Amino acid sequence: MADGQIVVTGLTKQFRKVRAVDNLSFTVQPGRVTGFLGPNGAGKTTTLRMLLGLVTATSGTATIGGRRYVDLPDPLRIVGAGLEASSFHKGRTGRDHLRVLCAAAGLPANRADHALEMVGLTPAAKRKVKGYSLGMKQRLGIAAGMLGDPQVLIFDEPANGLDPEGIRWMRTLLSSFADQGRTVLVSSHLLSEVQLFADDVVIIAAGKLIRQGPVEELTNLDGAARQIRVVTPEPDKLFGALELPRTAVAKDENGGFLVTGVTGPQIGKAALAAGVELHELAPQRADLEKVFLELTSGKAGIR
Ligand SMILES: Nc1ncnc2c1ncn2[C@@H]1O[C@H](COP(=O)(O)OP(=O)(O)OP(=O)(O)O)[C@@H](O)[C@H]1O
Repeated sequence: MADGQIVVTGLTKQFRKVRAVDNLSFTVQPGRVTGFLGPNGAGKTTTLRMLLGLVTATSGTATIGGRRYVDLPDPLRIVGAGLEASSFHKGRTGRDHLRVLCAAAGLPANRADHALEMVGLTPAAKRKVKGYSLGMKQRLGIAAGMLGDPQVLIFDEPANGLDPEGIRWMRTLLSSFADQGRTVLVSSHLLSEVQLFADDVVIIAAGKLIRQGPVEELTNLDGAARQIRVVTPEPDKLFGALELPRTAVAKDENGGFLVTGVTGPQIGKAALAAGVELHELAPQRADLEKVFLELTSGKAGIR
């Protein structure tokens, strides 16, 4: 396979009355962790299932390295997926679960131990899955996706239910996969979490693309989401000189002011001209949660 780029073009899925995915197009690059975000019912799982050939698209295409999943010569060695962490046979040990998958995929059984090692589950390899914590099950799901040592990894909500320590672990693991040049696509509805582990995000709502790009760009949005924190002993003089409406200035709990609608240089220039002392002038990074809510508001809803 030339590379592990994922290309989704005009993808649509109509389930009877529900248009779960609606003319969706986006790309996912190798060597990066891409977060696939959307409110509940946005169409994330349906999109991933179409990408993996588990659901037939009504129209449009989804390709991995230029081919549809069903046309890949040896799919399990090219794409690893963890879609449902809950679908384990509870009475099996973690190791047996992976060995069964190896056998089904025609992979050598020792891949199971290697994958367990990779996700830190070796000490629990011989314990039954029913005794695993949620975090351990998530790790096992990731190990399952790694069995064929694939170029492309696709996980549905892998960080769901993990504690902060588990999330940190997940971040390190996913970025190590990306550093090896793999393509990593991970869905989530926990936006603050995606902000921690993704390089790029694809945001959808009601089956449609809302935005795609580096996390960095999204959190540095201009406009409504952009605020500048100002600390000054002479706020009235400064904001008077800037001729800002009252609504553009909000006090924060630490004695500073959050200002919207002007740039940092504009504030600095006005302060200099008015002879006002500035103790702090700091553009704030918008948090992804806020950006996401602004972008998807009114478009979510239960369908
Ligand atoms: N097999 C199906 N038959 C009918 N409707 C379906 C089917 N699968 C999904 N849907 C509908 O398609 C829409 C998108 O569902 P999907 O599970 O893809 O969303 P999601 O973004 O993964 O949501 P969540 O975060 O809640 O898992 C929903 O309205 C859902 O009810």
